[in-house]
Amino acid sequence: MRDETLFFGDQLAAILRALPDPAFVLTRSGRYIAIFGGIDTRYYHDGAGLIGKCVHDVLAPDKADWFLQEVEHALHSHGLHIVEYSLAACDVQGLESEGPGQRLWFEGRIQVLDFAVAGEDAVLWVASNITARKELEVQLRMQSEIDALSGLLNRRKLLQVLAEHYDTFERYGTPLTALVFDIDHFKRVNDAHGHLAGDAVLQTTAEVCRRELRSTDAPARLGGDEFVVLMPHTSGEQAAPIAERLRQRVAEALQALGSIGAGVTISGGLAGFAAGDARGEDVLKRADDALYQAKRAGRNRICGMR
Ligand SMILES: Nc1nc2c(ncn2[C@@H]2O[C@H](COP(=O)(O)OP(=O)(O)OP(=O)(O)O)[C@@H](O)[C@H]2O)c(=O)[nH]1
Repeated sequence: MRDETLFFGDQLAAILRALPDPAFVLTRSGRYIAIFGGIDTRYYHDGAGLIGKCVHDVLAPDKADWFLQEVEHALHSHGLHIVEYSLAACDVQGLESEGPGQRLWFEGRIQVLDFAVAGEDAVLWVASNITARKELEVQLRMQSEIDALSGLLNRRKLLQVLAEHYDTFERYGTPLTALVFDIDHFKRVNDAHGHLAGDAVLQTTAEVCRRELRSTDAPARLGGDEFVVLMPHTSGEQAAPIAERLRQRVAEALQALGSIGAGVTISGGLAGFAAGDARGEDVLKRADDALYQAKRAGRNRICGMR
């Protein structure tokens, strides 16, 4: 191995080539002038084919515009400008095919160069692969928002969504109807068939919610055998037949489970945002009162807002 006999220029070139993350010299007009480093194909594609091209030659128009905008931002700020973005190999024309297959997330660290390159202002754009961190973030967010058993929104996320709808109601008067429902005599299912059978009943109920409702209806499991469906832009009159259909469909799906679901039904209560509500959760209290009425009236029914 050569050491002190290396020319400094060679050493410098070797160091730049060994940079763990690719560093692009990019001009204000979006021309790729040079690329250094990022040679590990587990993390990066070889970007050598981009040199001499413009972002608009190799990227979709909106992505290319975004790159130019961030370069401009860095040039104006004069400091280090940091961005996050995702790219798949198929988004970029001119990359070597060897390299990661999936969509990648990058942190771009953009530093202004204090000399002109090819007659233009330019930046050094270092693109670090942060895909593993992003995937972990997505997984953690899922875990903090989704109920593990049912796959529906959990209480925490439901209350957040409800608060957002309440803000819209307060500002624009946009209606929302909430359905709170639970499974009738669910304790008996657990007692007769065991906890796993009870879990299957909860999962089947969740599946019917996903199938029968609009994705904007945010079905959620509040806990135990209690579920909530938020129906934004929906009056009580419009919500009543939806809730009724859901009641029937859940009973049918549970019936299809055989002995564990035979004769198992749900009861529900409907309520809408009302003038005088101080917070989103007020609607859940009224819907819960209506659910209580449904239980007292003999179960297997929906009460409230008729
Ligand atoms: N299998 C299963 N059971 C659960 C879960 N969470 C709560 N439970 C059970 O759900 C049952 C809820 O029972 P109750 O609240 O008494 O209500 P119910 O038997 O449905 O009676 P009504 O609502 O009055 O018709 C309890 O036995 C809980 O132990 C769960 O995640 N899985």
